Amino acid sequence: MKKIVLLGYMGCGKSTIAKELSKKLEIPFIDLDEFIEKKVKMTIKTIFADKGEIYFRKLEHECFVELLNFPEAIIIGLGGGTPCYANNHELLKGDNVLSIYLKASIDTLVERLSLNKSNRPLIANKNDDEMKEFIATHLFERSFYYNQAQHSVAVDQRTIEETVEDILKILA
Ligand SMILES: Nc1ncnc2c1ncn2[C@@H]1O[C@H](COP(=O)(O)OP(=O)(O)OP(=O)(O)O)[C@@H](O)[C@H]1O
Ligand SMILES: O=C(O)C1=C[C@@H](O)[C@@H](O)[C@H](O)C1
Ligand SMILES: [Mg+2]
Repeated sequence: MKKIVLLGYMGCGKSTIAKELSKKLEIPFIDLDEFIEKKVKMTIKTIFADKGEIYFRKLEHECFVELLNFPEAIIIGLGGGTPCYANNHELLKGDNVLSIYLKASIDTLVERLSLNKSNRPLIANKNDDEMKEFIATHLFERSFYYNQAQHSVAVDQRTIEETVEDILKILA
């Protein structure tokens, strides 16, 4: 069964949008970060701190493949870095996959992330200026991978409802 995969930078709204889309479509939503945390009974923060990022990226890949092999239709919200490691970007193009990049500008990301960064290890210790600089560089490096998605939806200045509607149009 088809998998709807939402991807994009941290804070672009994958989890928020996927939850709403899940209600509208009556298809279960699984957040990859939460799936990983349940599987190893550790938070993402602790996995990064105790096991390191390479361990996390391997686990992330295995869990993504496991979700893609679920028999039922599901909405998968990826982690911000998922498409950028372990050739995961190739999995975005699969026959049973409908992948959507939630594309946000640097300013939107800084605004959304500055409110809640403590559980995001890559930015947890940065102030707003450092975060803007970091996101600008990081987004540039990652854009190639995000652009492998089959569809792209611009999320700047869009409400949650409007973005959900934009996605429903793609699915129609
Ligand atoms: N129009 C909007 N669309 C989506 N999210 C919005 C919007 N306006 C504000 N937000 C807020 O921006 C934040 C987006 O965070 P969310 O956790 O959904 O992003 P994410 O892409 O899942 O991040 P991560 O990769 O770190 O899991 C939330 O706090 C959400 O409430
Ligand atoms: O952008 C990233 O690399 C990450 C985003 C989060 O969703 C988590 O998957 C983790 O904090 C790494
Ligand atoms: Mg999320």
